[in-house]
Amino acid sequence: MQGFGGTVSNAFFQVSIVVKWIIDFTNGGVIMAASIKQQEQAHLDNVIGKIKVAQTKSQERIDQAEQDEGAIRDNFQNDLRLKTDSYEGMMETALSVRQQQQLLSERQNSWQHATDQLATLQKLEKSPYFARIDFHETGEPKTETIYIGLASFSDRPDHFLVYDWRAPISSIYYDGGLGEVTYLTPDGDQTVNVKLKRQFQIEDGQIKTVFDTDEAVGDQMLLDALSEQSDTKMRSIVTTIQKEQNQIIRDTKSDLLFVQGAAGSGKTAAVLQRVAYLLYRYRGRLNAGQVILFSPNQLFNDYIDQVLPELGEQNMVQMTYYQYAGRRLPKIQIETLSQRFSEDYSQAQQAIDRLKSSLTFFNAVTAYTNHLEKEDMIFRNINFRGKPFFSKEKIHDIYYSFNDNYNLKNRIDGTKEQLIKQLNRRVSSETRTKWVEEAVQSLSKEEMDRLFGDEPREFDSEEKEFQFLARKIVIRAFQPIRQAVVRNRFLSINSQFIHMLKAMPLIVDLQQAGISPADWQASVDQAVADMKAGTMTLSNVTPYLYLYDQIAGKHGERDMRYVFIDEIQDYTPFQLAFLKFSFPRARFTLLGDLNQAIFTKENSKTLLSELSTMFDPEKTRVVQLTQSYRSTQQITDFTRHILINGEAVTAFARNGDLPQISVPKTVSAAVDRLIDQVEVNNAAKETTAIIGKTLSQCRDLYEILQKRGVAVTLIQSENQRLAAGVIIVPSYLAKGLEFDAVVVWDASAANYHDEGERQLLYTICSRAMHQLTVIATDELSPLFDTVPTDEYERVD
Ligand SMILES: Nc1ncnc2c1ncn2[C@@H]1O[C@H](COP(=O)(O)OP(=O)(O)OP(=O)(O)O)[C@@H](O)[C@H]1O
Repeated sequence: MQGFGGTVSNAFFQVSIVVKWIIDFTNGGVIMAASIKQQEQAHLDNVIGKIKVAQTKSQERIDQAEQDEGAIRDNFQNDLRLKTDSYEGMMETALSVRQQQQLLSERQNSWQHATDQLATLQKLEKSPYFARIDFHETGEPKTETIYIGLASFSDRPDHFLVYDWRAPISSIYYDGGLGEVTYLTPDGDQTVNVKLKRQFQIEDGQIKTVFDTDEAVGDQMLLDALSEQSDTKMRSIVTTIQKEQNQIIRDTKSDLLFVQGAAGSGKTAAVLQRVAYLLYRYRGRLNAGQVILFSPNQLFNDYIDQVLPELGEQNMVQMTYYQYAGRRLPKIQIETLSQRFSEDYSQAQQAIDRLKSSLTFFNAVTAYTNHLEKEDMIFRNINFRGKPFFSKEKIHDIYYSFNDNYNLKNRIDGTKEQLIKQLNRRVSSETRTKWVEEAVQSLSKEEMDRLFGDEPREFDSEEKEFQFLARKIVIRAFQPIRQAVVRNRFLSINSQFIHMLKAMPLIVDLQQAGISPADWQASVDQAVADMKAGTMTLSNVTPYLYLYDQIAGKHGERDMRYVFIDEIQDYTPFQLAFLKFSFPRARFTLLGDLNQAIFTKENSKTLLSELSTMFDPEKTRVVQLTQSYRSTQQITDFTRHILINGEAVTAFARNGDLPQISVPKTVSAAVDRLIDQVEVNNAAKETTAIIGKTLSQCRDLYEILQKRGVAVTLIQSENQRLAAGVIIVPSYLAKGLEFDAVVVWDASAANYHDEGERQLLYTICSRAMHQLTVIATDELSPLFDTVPTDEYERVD
């Protein structure tokens, strides 16, 4: 900490001193500190001045492009004469249209470019940067100074006044303190000696605070960032990215990057910055449409959709797994999250569900599809005028007529080709049938005109004319057949799926999976009944899609380059294997907290080991985030004790009130307590989420509060928007979200008693940033017994 006196070794202590010196104008160190602030303000003013000049230039370019576009359009209208009487004339017209289009598209590109640039400059003008680094590169004569901000800004070629936070050099800001720091450049590792790290808080062009630090990102800055109130939208964390998060953001080597992080450890935040980083790093080669994020629910999508635009990037494709599967099965009603959550499965159903979720089952489906290369493929007739046109037997014969080495894709392609050929061959013979003859005879004039189209109507004989029209009619009538072939309508995916389920006892060891033949048979019968009713359970959906893709020869979306999956603990190994199959050329970033597995529960532990078998270990990287940034120390301590043998969680030193537990005797007393707490939170301007276990419990509470005149919004479905003010939300929709204050509603023994609900309770409580209140009636859930009594306050 040169220039600030002293060799105090504790980094946090040093930061505090520096902050104090800069702010405290009566202190002896003032003159230097204050002059630093003045110098920095002068530099800032200079940069902002240049940003304004650049803005004017961008605006001029925009105006120019708009003017040019107008002029091109005018010219085009005045000059264009359509010459269609000769071939040359037509060519000339086409060329001139094309030329104009090219000119227009050039202007549009230049307009777009200037508009994007202006938007960036407008952002930069208010707060051009947040950090300064002075460093010395070995072999270079001088120490260099760089400033880091949301985007790069240069006033002339290669003269950068601000470096983008994603530029290789910016990494040294996040990765280390003072002294030797190594960062990755496109040419390999580069080491520099960092002399100074200075952080700024700038608002509207004015430096509010400036402090030097010898840490990666000073605690003070982070503390300030974290003390802000929650919002219905997540914000970017570029100014305070932590070292471990930076590792995640900048990883470009791993095929599988697995991030295990405690609740609130910034997994989601880091991953959104990672998307922004990748879009910057691979600019021109990667676009936002080649990145997909699977998120836990639609509410969460809504919550995070501002982060990338704030960073000047477009949002990636965002979807829940449910939407992804549902989109492909529009005619089937898939079991919803809410249904799945409220379902109480029997032991036998649980065992079956477990098997269907496993990699073993994925491999079994693969084995079954391999078997289909030899036999057992089920086909449907393609009918025409009520009779089989291509019978299923015929299709079967074609399908199995190919060489042994044909795989399913070759077979289906070959079969389609053959069927289309045969269809074409049948046109002539069909023209001689009675229905065609009748159809030709009963053609109206308009219909005939339509059939002739632009073609000449001179025929040598009536017979020829008849032939012509008959062919046209037959081709038109065969169109649905052609479509049925192209669209694989001759496959019978439903029957095939049931056939597969029936065949499973021959492929997997049911006994080992703890499933009796009778229970398995019952589950197959249920699947048949569901299908007849047009519904499907979540556990059947993915095997169904995988089977379909295999037999239809689909091998996934090859264009997708990066797949992000948040809340990975709620996915089954089967689903993950399917996603890997569906995005064969993508790199995967998986984020999860094995402590928060609320759907898959105990399965989550095996998830990691199953995952490791799916990816090359050489290209797999596991990063652990243990520090929780969301909650105060008190809340983090409380929540982590709900877990038994939970993954490591450490609190970030930020103080707040102890969580409160209230256990009134009656429901009405509990409601009184709830209303009191909501009023306290409202008065403190803290947004409150009341989290109930199930939707129906939330509905009941909502009605009670309505009657009592309390203003609340009930979030019932994932398609709703998060509202400001007090909300009531069922637990499974609160995933991934955070609120200033959380009230856990009805945490009584009657409601939460099963060991399997521990993770759910942890997830609910860990949504709180500053205030946590637990309300139960009659008797508190025994799941809180593991929390030491000095970590909460009893308010009865
Ligand atoms: N480096 C950071 N600087 C500032 N804020 C941060 C940082 N890292 C995380 N946060 C904040 O901490 C909170 C929790 O982060 P986030 O939601 O990403 O955690 P998570 O690991 O996805 O949590 P969960 O698994 O519980 O959903 C957010 O408000 C986020 O902005």
